[in-house]
Formats: sequence, structure tokens, C-alpha cells
Amino acid sequence: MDSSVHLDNIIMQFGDFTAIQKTDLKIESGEFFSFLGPSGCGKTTILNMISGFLDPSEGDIKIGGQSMHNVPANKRPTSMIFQNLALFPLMTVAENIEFGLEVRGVSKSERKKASDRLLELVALQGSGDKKVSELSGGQKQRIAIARALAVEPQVLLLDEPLSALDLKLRQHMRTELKEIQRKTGITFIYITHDQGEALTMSDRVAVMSAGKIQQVADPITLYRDPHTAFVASFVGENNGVRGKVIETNDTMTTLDCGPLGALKGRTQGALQLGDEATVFIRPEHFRLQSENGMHTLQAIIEEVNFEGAYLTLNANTSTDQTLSIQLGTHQFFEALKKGAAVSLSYKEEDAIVIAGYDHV
Ligand SMILES: Nc1ncnc2c1ncn2[C@@H]1O[C@H](COP(=O)(O)OP(=O)(O)OP(=O)(O)O)[C@@H](O)[C@H]1O
Repeated sequence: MDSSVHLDNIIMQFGDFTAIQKTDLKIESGEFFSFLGPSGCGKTTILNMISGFLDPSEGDIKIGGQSMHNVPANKRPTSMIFQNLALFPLMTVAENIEFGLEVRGVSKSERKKASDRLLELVALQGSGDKKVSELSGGQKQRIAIARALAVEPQVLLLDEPLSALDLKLRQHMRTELKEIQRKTGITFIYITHDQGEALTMSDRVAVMSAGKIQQVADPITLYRDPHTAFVASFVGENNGVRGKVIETNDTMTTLDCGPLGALKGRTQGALQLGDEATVFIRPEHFRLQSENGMHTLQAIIEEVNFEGAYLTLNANTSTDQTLSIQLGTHQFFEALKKGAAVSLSYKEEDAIVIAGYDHV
């Protein structure tokens, strides 16, 4: 079955305010797709247009190739899981799961079959008679998933469904959600401001800022090859050093970074001599020993944190920029402490140069 979702040149305006700029995006059938971005960037607005709670001001939503224009929310092949789960607290687990089927007039025996099957899917078999109030946070989460799947949607929409859980449970539920998606094979569209969630679960992620999709890619590409300064800063930790382009070709670009010297990295997009740009260096790409072909920055250590498998350092440059550095614990030595001067090196092919100073 085709359960692809096409945002076909949609725009969403609230009065004069454009919440979603023109967007054309196809989410494939059976894909785990996430929209990732800070609060207010338009994630919920997109989900609401797909589910039918909002009509786009322009363009069309197509599900399985069919236009959703004039198709009300309750007639769309979608199901939504909300942040607060919205379970019915006084009903049993089975009654919650079967609710949508009961509304559709499905017989009691068929409903029971469905809820038994779904309870097994979410690893809560035998819990049908429990009250929702007797469940833990993670169990409630799984019941909300079972309830949303009961109506056999082609597309499951998830609005930050893990945000109310504590960190450990959240991490555990990531694996479970991914597993449920794999077993059911339906399209999952997930919105979150938590990059860890988006990167661990998704086949592809759309990174959004101020109503605009900045980049759509698989998690590894987003991390290694961000296309914009926003994506470089928002996805994973990064150090951005500003400068002006003094040398550039298709592969490598050098920036004059003032007192920090000339810093080089891979070229991203079109850059011209004299352009303002930023060289991004990930914390894990810094080394304390310089090897051939490595660039070096001088800095003074401000803070050293031992994190078990690795060390994190904050170090201040002569331009008063704080750099964040991650080193393997084997690189630790006694002199590595607050106030010490260090030479930080990186391989130029590990750094990336992107036009602009935005969001740095
Ligand atoms: N009904 C509305 N009328 C006017 N403006 C709205 C309406 N709904 C959303 N907005 C605005 O559109 C923008 C996007 O909102 P949206 O809720 O989609 O963001 P979000 O990325 O989901 O944020 P959060 O992560 O905080 O939920 C915001 O600036 C918001 O104020």
C-alpha cells in the first residue's frame, strides 16, 4: 500500500505571518521521518496540516498519492499521538485501545482481537484489564501507541511523544518506537526539538528553522555534511569560528580568522573570495598532538570534565571564544587543567566551511 506523504508546495499563513514557507517534500511509504527544530519553527503546524486540523493556505497534502483537500481529519488515513498522550484515565487499557474501533462500530469480539494483538505488539500482553492510572509512564506511552495503531492508519503522526518521560525511559522508548515502526511497516512522522531522538530513530530528518526546511537528509549526512550554518550548529555540538574567505575551490576553503590565523576546512556550497563564512570543527575532532597537515589553534583551558570514556574541555581563545573539546581519556595528563595553555589541532578535512555567520 502506498502510504507516502507529499507536502505539495504548501504554505501556511496565519494572517500576515508566514508560519511555513513554501515547502515541497515527499515522505516515502514506510519511512521513519522526523521534523527537527527549535520551539516555534513550525513543526506542529506541519503535523496539523497532515492530520487535517489545519488547511494549508496554499498547496496540497497528498497521502498515498491522493489529495487531502476537503478530506476532514477523521476521514484521513492518519492517527496522531500527542505530547500528553490524552489517554482516558478512567477506562481500562483495553477500552482505551478499542475506543477508536468502537466509535467506528466494530464488533466487541473484533475489538478484543485487535486489542490483544496490539498489546502483544507493544509488549504489554495480559494488561488489558488494568486501569490506565495503574500504569508507569513508559507503559502509558506504549498504550497510546497501541490505541493510535488500532484504527490501522497508513501514517502515524507523533508530536514529541517522549518529552514527558525521564531520560532513561526516553532512551529505551526510542528503541521500542523504532522496533514498532519496523514491525508495522507504516509511515511514522515524528516531530521533536531533541536531536538525539531524531538522529537515533529516523531514516531521514528535515531540520527546520523559522518556518523553513534547511536540509533533509539521513542522520549521518546531516551530522557530517550540514548545508547551512544553522544545521551545523543545531545538529550535534559544534564550534564555529568566523572569518573571511581568502582562498577557495570546490573542495577546500581557507578563512582569515583574525588573531586566530588562517583556518581551513571542506567547502560547503558556493563561496567567493571575501565572503563572510564560518569554519565548523566538532569537539571530537580536536587533538592535542599536531600531526602533518593539521591546523592548530592556541587556547587556555577553562574547565576539564572527566566523563568516564572521554574528557570534555572548555578552552578560551585569544578572541575570547570558548571552544568545546572532547578527548579520549587516554589523552589525559596531569598538566591538563584550568589555566594551562594548549595547542588544539584538527584535520582540515574534518572541518567544514559554510557561508554566513548566522546562529553562531
Ligand atoms: N493558530 C495560530 N495563529 C497564529 N499563529 C500561530 C498559530 N499556530 C501557530 N502559530 C505560530 O506559528 C509558528 C509555528 O508554530 P508551531 O506550533 O508550529 O511551532 P513548533 O515548532 O511546533 O513549536 P513547539 O516546539 O514550541 O511546539 C509560531 O510562531 C506560532 O506562534
